[in-house]
Parts: sequence; C-alpha cells; structure tokens
Amino acid sequence: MKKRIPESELIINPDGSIYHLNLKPEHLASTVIAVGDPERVQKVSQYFDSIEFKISKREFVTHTGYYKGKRITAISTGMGTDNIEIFMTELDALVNVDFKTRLPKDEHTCLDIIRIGTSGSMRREIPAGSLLASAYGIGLDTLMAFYKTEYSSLEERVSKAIQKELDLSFRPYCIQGSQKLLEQVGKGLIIGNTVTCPGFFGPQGREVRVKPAIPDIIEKLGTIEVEGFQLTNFEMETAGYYAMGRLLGHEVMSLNAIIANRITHEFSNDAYGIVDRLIQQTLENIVGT
Ligand SMILES: O=P(O)(O)O[C@H]1O[C@H](CO)[C@@H](O)[C@H]1O
Ligand SMILES: O=c1cc[nH]c(=O)[nH]1
Repeated sequence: MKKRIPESELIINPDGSIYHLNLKPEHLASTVIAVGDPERVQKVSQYFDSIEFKISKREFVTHTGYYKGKRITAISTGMGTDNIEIFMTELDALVNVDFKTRLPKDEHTCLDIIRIGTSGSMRREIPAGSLLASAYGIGLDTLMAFYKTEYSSLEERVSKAIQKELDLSFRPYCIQGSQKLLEQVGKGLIIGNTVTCPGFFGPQGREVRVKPAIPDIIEKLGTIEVEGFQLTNFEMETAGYYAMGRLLGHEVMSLNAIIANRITHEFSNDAYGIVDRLIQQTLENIVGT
C-alpha cells in the first residue's frame, strides 16, 4: 500500500507549486541545467530560442524554454549540499508524486540533471580555463549520514582512504555520477573526481584570518590513489547531487568550469568566459550536435 505524504512533509503552496522551488509540475522540463549562481540562469537561457516560463523564490530562479527544439529548464540552487538536498527532493516530487492525491506515482520519471558550476583545481596539470566532468563526487559533508544507500566496493575504498588520510571522525561518501550523461555532456571534457566541501575556505584549505584544522588538505588529498582513482578538484555540490540522484533515481552529471588552480595559486580573470564556454558546449551536447 502506498502511503499518502502528509501536508507537513511535502509542502505545497496554496497556488499548487512546491514549497521552495515555487514550481508546478508543468513548469519543469525533463532535462534540467542546474547552476549555483541565480544570475547564471539568464546566462544559460539567453541561448534559448524561446522562454515559456520564469519564476524565482529565494535562491531558486527558474527559466524553462527551448534550445534547438529541446525543452530545457535552467534553475539556480545557491551554494552547498544542504540546498541540493532540497532542490533534488522537490524536483523529484514534481515528477514522481501526484500533488492531488499526495501519493507516489505508479510510474517513475527519470530526469536528466546537469550541473554547470565553477570549481578549483587541485592538480597542477589542470589549469584555470579547463572544463571538467565529474565521474565521481566525494562528499566531505555529512548529508549521507542521514540517508541510507548502497555503495560500490570502489566507492567504499575511496571513502575509507580519505577518512584515514584526513583523520576525520566521520566517513565521507563517494558516489559515481551518471555514465550516460558523462558520455553525452562530458564529451571533450577532462574527466575528474570532484571533492565536495561543506565550505569554501577552511574545508578547501583556504586561510584568510582563521587557520583551517587541516591546513595541508590539498597535499593530503593529492596523495590519495585507489587503483588509479585520483581526486582532481574542489567545489560544494557535486557529491550531494550524485547521492540524491542515486536515492531518487535520476541521471545526474556535474560539469565544472575550473576558475582557480590551488597548486599554482592562479585565479582566472575570465571566470565568466570559462563558464560561458561550458554553457554553450553543454547546450550543444544536450541536443547532440
Ligand atoms: O559556481 P557554483 O555553481 O556556485 O559552484 C561553486 O562556486 C561556489 C563557491 O564560490 C560553490 O557553490 C561551488 O560549488
Ligand atoms: O576554488 C573554488 C572555486 C570555485 N568553487 C569552489 O568551491 N572552490
């Protein structure tokens, strides 16, 4: 027997839209481009041939439209995996829950969700200006202490190796992204393994006025190798996307515009240009030209 989801658990606004994203099921395309920065949504939708719908609430700005005949929704999420947990759960509810009966639908709809975000490289050979697709995401946050999922043997071994190397009191999580989308939208990009951090400064080894607890985190993560598996870059959402994608049954791929190199201490003076290149390349790869 399917369980009705109570009003306090799945919150639907009086106009029939979902609580945080402010979207109704008909507003969402089955291909979603997710970006961190609300201003980046327009940077994606400027290339659409037409825009049928726009809305915003909090950090969630949505534009749905058509690119070369393909219906695409571009949405911003803000920063961090806590936002991604909300984003993915509500996105999934829009397609997999009947809002009238509050029951999960009999037939599961799988979304293609592609993150276009910025990131810092932890490898000398991946300079600012590179475009990188994340084969795996490694979460240094604790989101997955609150959900249960299956991990592959490689994912378990990577998590254990990182916990040991950083001497963490909790187990990080390692999750593979969509292999289907890696082939489609990762075409021509560097393939890497992305470390998702619960912060931009201390958790990524940056020191402004406060010394991080693991000041040599970049060097430590750089030495980790599990059967050829190495870590390549830092950001703040990828592992959360991959974990929620696995739990909810969606294809998810994180694409990274590398704007900084943490080894050479370079920060690109053309971050917007790098992101724009990634946006245009991704749109073309989505429509398969
Ligand atoms: O450019 P976005 O997509 O926000 O991604 C990266 O940039 C933010 C930090 O500056 C974090 O969200 C990180 O993941
Ligand atoms: O170094 C970086 C650059 C972008 N985003 C991050 O989280 N880290």
